[in-house]
Amino acid sequence: MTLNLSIPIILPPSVSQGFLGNLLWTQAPYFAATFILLVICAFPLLKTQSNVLLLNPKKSIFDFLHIGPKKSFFTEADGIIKRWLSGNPVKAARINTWDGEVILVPPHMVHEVKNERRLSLSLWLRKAFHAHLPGFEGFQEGGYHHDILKSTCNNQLNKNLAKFTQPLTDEARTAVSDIFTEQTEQTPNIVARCVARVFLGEEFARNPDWIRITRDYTLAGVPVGFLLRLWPVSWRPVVQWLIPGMSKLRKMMAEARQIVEPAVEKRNKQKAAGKTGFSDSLEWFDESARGKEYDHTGVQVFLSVAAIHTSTDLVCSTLVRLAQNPEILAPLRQEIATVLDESGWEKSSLQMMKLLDSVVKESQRMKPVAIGSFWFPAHDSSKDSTIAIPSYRMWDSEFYGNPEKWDGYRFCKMREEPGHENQHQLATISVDHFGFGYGRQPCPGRFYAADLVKTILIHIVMKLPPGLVKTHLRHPT
Ligand code: HEM
Repeated sequence: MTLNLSIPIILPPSVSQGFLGNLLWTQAPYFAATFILLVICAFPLLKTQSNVLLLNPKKSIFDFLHIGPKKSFFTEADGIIKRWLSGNPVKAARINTWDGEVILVPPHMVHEVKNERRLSLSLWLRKAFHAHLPGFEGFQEGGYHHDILKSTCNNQLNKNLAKFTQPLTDEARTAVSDIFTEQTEQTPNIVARCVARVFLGEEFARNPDWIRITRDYTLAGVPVGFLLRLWPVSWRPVVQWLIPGMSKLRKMMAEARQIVEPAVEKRNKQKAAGKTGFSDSLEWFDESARGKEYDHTGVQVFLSVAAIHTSTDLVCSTLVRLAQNPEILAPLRQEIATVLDESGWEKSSLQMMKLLDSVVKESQRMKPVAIGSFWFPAHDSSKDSTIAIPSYRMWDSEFYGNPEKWDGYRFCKMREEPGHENQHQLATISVDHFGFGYGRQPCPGRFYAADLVKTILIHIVMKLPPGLVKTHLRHPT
């Protein structure tokens, strides 16, 4: 018997409605979940595949949130980039980072991108430090009002550095003797006090709450910033309420406001009463803003973010190198003592201490704050791309003899070459030293940072009796 396929099989309405009805209502959530999963799986396949080499790829196709590459970038970025560079790449590569894909440009191409106007550090800051989320206002101002910050550094700060030598050394001297005792080494506190003294005056420098907030805000913000980056951008406004540490960050911002806002109000009243001649960052930021609205507390906190831990890192890296190379301490102390005896505490005295400058620059060369520069998204690009240039020229034998060895005299010797007397100074940026960045947006605070770091080091190095140097500057394990 053959089956007549032309005759439709008609199920009684009660059967079909019951079956489909049950299917729809009981199975619908599973269908929906399967559909969403398929869309998520298919999404990467739908994207155009790039033929540019990808470093740090994800290991599993089920790693939808890229957790694997985010974690391995955090712990292995240096090794991954070094392996790529060891093949002398002529072309750019892509690398999965904790914050999406970044285009790595080989260091020899630095000239081709250094003046690229479409690249913007402030846009990167906005993205990397979640500038839109409450609590991150201290990072936000660097992202949205970097023009105010940059102009303040370039104009009011850098042009008046000579005026700050005395308050800086006064603060460093008292901070080192208050804090850097035989038992404790609290370099971030010393730096935070010196930064506050120059930017906001003695009252802020001696306010323990202000010092605590400006010191700890970066320490609190950076890890929660990293944690948030593990989540897709669109999830972060929700996830931020669940991440431990975010409430601490918000609390710190609120506390900072309680300190800065009354100071701004007081200043406004004084100005309304006709008082003039103020010279601190409350005034400088207002001048630089030229009537533009900005967050008074946010910019102050951002300045601390930019200045305190970067400078602390350099002071500490230098102290570590001094502990590892104690034979340089005697000539270093000799140089400092001679210059201070002959010229006293002047801006020019710091410039005369060439060995000190070289020691700090060499310590920064060996361990800069970042292994890459130019972490900027191209701002007119429809695609969200970030470009980075690894700083590895700082350890390249093409530019430095014996690059893996710390040589405190290295930059001193380079400055002895005819025509190079004014080059290779701590605050000088160059294609082979990215310590303060390079290109269109290098660190605008580097001249002040150089004075700050050297002043603190002078007080530490000169304070310690020779026998105590070993105890204080413990050799790192
Ligand atoms: C040793 C200490 C410091 C180091 C190593 C350092 C390093 C850097 C680096 C690498 C950049 C990014 C530039 C780039 O990627 O090309 C930067 C930006 C910046 N730094 Fe520093 N910095 C230090 C101290 C300071 C200080 C003391 C200040 C404030 C007076 C400051 C203010 C800034 C600002 C405002 C920016 C953002 C510039 C912009 O948006 O264009 N920095 N710094």
